[in-house]
Amino acid sequence: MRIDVVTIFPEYLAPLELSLIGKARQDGLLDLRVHDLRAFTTDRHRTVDDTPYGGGAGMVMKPEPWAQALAAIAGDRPEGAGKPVLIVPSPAGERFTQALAYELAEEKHLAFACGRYEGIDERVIDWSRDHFDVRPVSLGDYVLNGGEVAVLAMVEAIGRLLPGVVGNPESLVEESHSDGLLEYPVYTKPSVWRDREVPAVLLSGNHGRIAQWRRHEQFRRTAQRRPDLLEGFDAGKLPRADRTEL
Ligand SMILES: N#Cc1c(N)n[nH]c1-c1ccc2c(Cl)cn(Cc3cccnc3)c2c1
Repeated sequence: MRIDVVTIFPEYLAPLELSLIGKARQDGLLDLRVHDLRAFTTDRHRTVDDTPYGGGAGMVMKPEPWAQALAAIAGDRPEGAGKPVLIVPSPAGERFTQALAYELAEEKHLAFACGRYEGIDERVIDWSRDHFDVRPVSLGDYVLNGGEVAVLAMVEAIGRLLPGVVGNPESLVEESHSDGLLEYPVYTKPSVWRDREVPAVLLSGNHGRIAQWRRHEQFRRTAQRRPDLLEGFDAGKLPRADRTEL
């Protein structure tokens, strides 16, 4: 997969050189390119923002540098390749979910437009639709100062789903949200720590009982912490033994 990120703070994306995503880049599993929006300005002050039409606080990102940056990305593609997906982090975007991460992990080329200030001139979104499949996306219902933190989270969530990035693909199956439920609690040595014992079932070696206990813990935790996830949960997808939990 190729990922392009446009930002006025390229150094904000430095954490993507580390750990699993960094190794995926070294291994050629992920071609991640970070572009400084200011490289696409033409004035001596490398201006990327201006005052908002209609008044109001703050500044708005000028359209032309964005069009130059995004055109360079859209133009640098194999002949006949389909439109890349352009993810535009925005407080007004669709929610980023694990389901969307799985969907985007299937794409060959993603681009991310990290805005700042009060946002990017809306005409850029409209212009981009000729060159990209444009998806305004929000990380969640809270307010950040720009798109970079959202892109860090989305690139990690998507990148870890790519084949070969996570050592043991099994670990992707039983984590929170992969099957619509929260994950079960995990323990390691010592079996007694500060007078706290590991649940005995996990020491039993009975894999059937362990699997049943873990599934029960997933339901218990989800009902306690995220009952909203159970509203849409299709019990019909569960093995019969699990349906008694609902
Ligand atoms: N994704 C996401 C996301 C989220 N979940 N919260 N805030 C954002 C986000 C994403 C993009 C920008 C751009 Cl461009 C400018 N700002 C600052 C801002 C703050 C409040 C109102 N308007 C703009 C952004 C905030």
